[in-house]
Amino acid sequence: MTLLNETHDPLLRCWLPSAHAQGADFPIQNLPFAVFRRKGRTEPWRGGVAIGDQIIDLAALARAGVFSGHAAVAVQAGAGDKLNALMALGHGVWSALRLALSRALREGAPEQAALQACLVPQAEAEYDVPARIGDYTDFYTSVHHATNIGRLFRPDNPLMPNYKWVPIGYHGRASSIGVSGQAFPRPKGQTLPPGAHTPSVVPSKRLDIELELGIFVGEGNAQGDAVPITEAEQHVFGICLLNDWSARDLQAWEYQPLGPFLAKNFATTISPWIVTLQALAPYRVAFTRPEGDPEPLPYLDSPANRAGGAFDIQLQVGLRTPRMAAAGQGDASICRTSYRHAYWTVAQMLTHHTVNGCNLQPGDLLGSGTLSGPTLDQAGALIELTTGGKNPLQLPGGEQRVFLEDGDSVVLRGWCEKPGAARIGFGECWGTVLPAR
Ligand SMILES: O=C(O)/C=C/C(=O)CC(=O)CC(=O)O
Ligand SMILES: [Ca+2]
Ligand SMILES: [Mg+2]
Repeated sequence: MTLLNETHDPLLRCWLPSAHAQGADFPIQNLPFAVFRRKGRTEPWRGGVAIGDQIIDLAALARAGVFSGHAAVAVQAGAGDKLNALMALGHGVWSALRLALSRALREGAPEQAALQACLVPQAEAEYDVPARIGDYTDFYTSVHHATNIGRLFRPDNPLMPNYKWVPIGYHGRASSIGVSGQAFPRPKGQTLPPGAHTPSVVPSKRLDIELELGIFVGEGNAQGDAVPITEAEQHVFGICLLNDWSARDLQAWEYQPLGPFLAKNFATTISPWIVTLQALAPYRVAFTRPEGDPEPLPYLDSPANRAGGAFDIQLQVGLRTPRMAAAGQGDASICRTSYRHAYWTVAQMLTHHTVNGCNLQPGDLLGSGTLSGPTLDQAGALIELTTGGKNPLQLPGGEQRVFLEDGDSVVLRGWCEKPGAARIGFGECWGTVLPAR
């Protein structure tokens, strides 16, 4: 487990004023990674680290040769068009880079001028999917989501008996994962409308969102070797926001007995910035189970996981309709929750994924599953927020929604905040539904 060190000190001052702006997502204690380039140019994609309203261009930093040792190796690996090479180097090397950047960004640092020459304003940047994602697995770690959606899909058997023993997941699809700003046509597919006897192929009428976090795998494991829970977090590069768009009408017809397929693989949107577990260390919280629930099996249990395996990451979902956008309005908040309510931790997901000898590789992505909290306003999907489409959401200007309509945009936001620690933000994850093709 990552211990607090000098990089977490809330009193650190950066020489860049925007790193201290009220509510800034990217202070000197955060230092998340993305892949970016300047908008509208043909310049190469490369890795970058956020500070305030700027990006430290890792390709420029590599050319400048500011760092030495492990930190220099990490900068070189992060200079390419995907972060896989950096992810593969392992947590010792990422920590060295974090420490070197933290020190070079502090007021009075001798590296200030050299780093300043490597800054690109975030306002001038566009982003790419940060890694070559070989495999994407989506978990199901909110017991509240599993219960709520289970009640809608399987009224007689909402929560399956295995739920409290196995971190359930399914293999998703990597090819359709896009970065914030992704716009995709409404999916078509087979559905069996209520009362019909034969299915038909139609544009989905029950297009939904799923508020999730995405966990990027760093160093992989050899095929055949399980990762013990005590080492699981060393294999995690960091965490982003993830929207697992879901066509509920396709899902209801296709998902039994093998699980989600075309209802979920047409698009998945992630935020550009990957926040490291190091940055999140001040926001660890105890992992606890409700009274009377079984303790995790020994391979999913450790003192460190119990003491601080969960993270208090605040999450919010906003919706902006075409009418709101035309009126120049921002999004309307439809959900607020925290990752702390999850039933399984990051370490447990990763360990369970490898218990059978399955090999994870640098750049693989694990979805947390929809992060619904215990109350209805904390639900991370429209199907829950509207009780299966029965209770429309009331939006500003008198509009209503049950499921998404063409032109709707959804934004996920995440941040950590508490007295005595720096705010750690995830930025935003936007996606837009286009008409069916
Ligand atoms: O319970 C079901 O049959 C379906 C569940 C989901 O649609 C959720 C899924 O993708 C996993 C998750 O996001 O929690
Ligand atoms: Ca999901
Ligand atoms: Mg999806």
